[in-house]
Amino acid sequence: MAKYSVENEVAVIAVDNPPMNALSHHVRKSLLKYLKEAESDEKVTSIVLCGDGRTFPVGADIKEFHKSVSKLGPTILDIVDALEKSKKPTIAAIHGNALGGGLEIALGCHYRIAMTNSKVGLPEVKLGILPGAGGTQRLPRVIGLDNAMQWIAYGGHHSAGIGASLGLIDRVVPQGGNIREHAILFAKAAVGKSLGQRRLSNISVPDAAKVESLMAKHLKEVSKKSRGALAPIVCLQVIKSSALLSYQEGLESERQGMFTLLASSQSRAQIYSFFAERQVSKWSVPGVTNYQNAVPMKVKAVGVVGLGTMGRGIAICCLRAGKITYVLEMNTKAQTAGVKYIRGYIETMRKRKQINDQQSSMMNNALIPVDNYNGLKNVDLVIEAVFESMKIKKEIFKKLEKVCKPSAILASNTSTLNIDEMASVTKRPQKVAGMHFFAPAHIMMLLENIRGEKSSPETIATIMDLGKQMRKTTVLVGNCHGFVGNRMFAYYTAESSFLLEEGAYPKQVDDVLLDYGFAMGRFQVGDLSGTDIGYKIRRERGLTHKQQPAGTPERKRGDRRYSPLDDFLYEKGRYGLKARKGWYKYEGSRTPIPDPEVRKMIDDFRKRHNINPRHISPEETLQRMIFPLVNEGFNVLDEGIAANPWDIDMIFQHGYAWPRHTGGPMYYAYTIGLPQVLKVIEERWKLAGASEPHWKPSKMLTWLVEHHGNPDINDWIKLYKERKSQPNSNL
Ligand SMILES: CCCCCCC[C@H](O)CC(=O)SCCNC(=O)CCNC(=O)[C@H](O)C(C)(C)COP(=O)([O-])OP(=O)([O-])OC[C@H]1O[C@@H](n2cnc3c(N)ncnc32)[C@H](O)[C@@H]1OP(=O)([O-])[O-]
Repeated sequence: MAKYSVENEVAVIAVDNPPMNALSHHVRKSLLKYLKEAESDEKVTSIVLCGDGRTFPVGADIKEFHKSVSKLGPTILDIVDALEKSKKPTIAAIHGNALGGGLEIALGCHYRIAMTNSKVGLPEVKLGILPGAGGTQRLPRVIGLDNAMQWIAYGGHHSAGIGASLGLIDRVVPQGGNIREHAILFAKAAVGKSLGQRRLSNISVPDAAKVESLMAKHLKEVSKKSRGALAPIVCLQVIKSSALLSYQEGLESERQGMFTLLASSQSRAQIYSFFAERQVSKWSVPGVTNYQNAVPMKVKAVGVVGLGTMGRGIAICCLRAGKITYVLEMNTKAQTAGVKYIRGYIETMRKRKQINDQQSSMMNNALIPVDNYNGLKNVDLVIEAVFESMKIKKEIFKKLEKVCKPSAILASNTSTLNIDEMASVTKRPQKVAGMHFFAPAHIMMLLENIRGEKSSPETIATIMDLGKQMRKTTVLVGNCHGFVGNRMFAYYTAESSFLLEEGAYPKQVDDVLLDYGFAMGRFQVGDLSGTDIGYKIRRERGLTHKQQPAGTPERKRGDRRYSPLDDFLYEKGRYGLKARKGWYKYEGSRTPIPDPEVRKMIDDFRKRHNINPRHISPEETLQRMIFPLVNEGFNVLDEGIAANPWDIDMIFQHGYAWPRHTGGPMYYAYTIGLPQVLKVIEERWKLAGASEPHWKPSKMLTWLVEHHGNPDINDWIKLYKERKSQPNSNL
């Protein structure tokens, strides 16, 4: 809805649709009604459009997309047109965010004023669509093609100050000012002035002559940064029309582009991702607790044990969240290096204006290096971030148990190990949990929080709340080897090596993954993170080639297929990018170059094992990499380790850089169709047999396909649980 009032001859129309003033159908109807009323009221001389509550409208109502209501008139474009055509000056008064359709209606206004801390932008591309209410045609006319291409194809949010410097915002209202009062004064002053050039559809694009070179520049950039995504490319093509065609023709091109994108599976996947991102914070442990009833503990001081790569990143996350952060590292050299890194990073953030001087000095003061466990006696929560060894972690937990106050939560940043086993050496298993950060911890958006068997509701609520304070996509999962992410990902990695054994080379596999939309292939990622990391984890589990007793078949561990190629690579000193050689070689840059030495290693291996290499198609490569991971995803859901398919998808998008336009592995399976996915898995299972149990079709996937075909992803859990809870169910 909207509210209407007339103050001092100025009509004020305030959108009132909490929480974000989205432009839902009922809002659009009432906006147009009040605009007409203001237009026809002779006592009104000008019109102010604003948002009630938290913000100016943040765009179309995303829940309406792909539903018939989105097509019901009036459209947002009808409102934009009415504002622009108005004979009385129209002023957008922006506080909070003016995004998407919200900014488009502001662009329809003759003037825009904004609070200094407000943000503006056209982020539709992140939903796999484009600004569909004239934004692709009006924005370049104000801020120029180059800037408009940048804003629209990447979908960033920009400060009011930047908007003002580009001519988009006519006045910035300082902090503490009342935007509504300022807008009314501004509106009064605008009465009687010519509106011709204030109607953006009347003016031309300033840098139109550079259209071809700008197009080439931005196309090159988006195809690198948003590989495989359709929306950025369509956005650029449609913006190009603003420079070459009339406004009306440009609008037609926008309409066509929007239809193409709305019909694509990518926009559905990205809209799913938008809601999934918000859904994961509404966590629940069925029958125990949930986000609504559990109360988090107040955490003022955090301890971080270990100042390696992970510990440093975690400490930065804690400092950014405003916590007093004690960092424990007993090795003096490692402590000096770690603290130097953290302080250096704080300084970089300050120089990049991500934090101001005051925040920088607060963070520096809040960082407290300690060199013995007693230094952690006052913290409310500890995150242990040492090497992945159960023996070492247990020793640390025993020490923490002794020194930390009884109310403190003890968390581990383990990426694979059993949280309950760590909890068992303490007297407070209800206060133990996992907080699995992804490297680099201060950059990656994901936090995979693990609830132990005995973790209390307060402990769970506290680690979830801390993730939120760190502004991470925080997903709650159950305890098992590798939890959700690494448990599933293990099969993706294993299959990639099996593909090498059978006939592929690293670049061939990586190229398929790049085409799918990953920014880097599996072998490039292996080189970037270091081949020594996986090796040390396999060594800890007694799996590496060198640890096997004489006579152990090279390609088996117990009764399971195993590829020792990764071990051979490590043993040759090919530790990845840092050694300038890994799966690829690197000659003075980070560009991976296929290396004949690696090829020879693979060829020799095949010869030794009498493997006749065969051509492996891109389709088979993709299925072999992704489907076992999806199959395991269904096992994870069946066991309740993940509560919902979107929890898994968010873990992969934010922890493993899974391309957003596919929605994540589970949503991708749904897009392809579960029956098709199951068919491939069943065929592979027949070929591979018991030594590759990751191809054994999941019970849940099989049941869903047999009984429902390809049910809506939102219904998977409900359908399956209903059946599973029946007394005669054999699931
Ligand atoms: C036929 C087609 C016609 C085409 C016309 C095209 C028009 C136009 O070009 C298209 C658009 O505008 S596309 C839109 C372009 N605009 C965008 O993409 C902006 C999308 N929004 C955002 O990016 C963030 O919400 C903000 C940064 C605004 C605030 O962040 P924050 O403070 O962390 O808050 P938060 O936690 O994020 O949200 C709180 C609650 O509000 C909910 N909700 C929010 N926006 C919604 C919406 N537009 N809608 C519905 N709901 C929306 C959100 O789900 C959540 O609900 P929950 O039930 O409580 O979970």
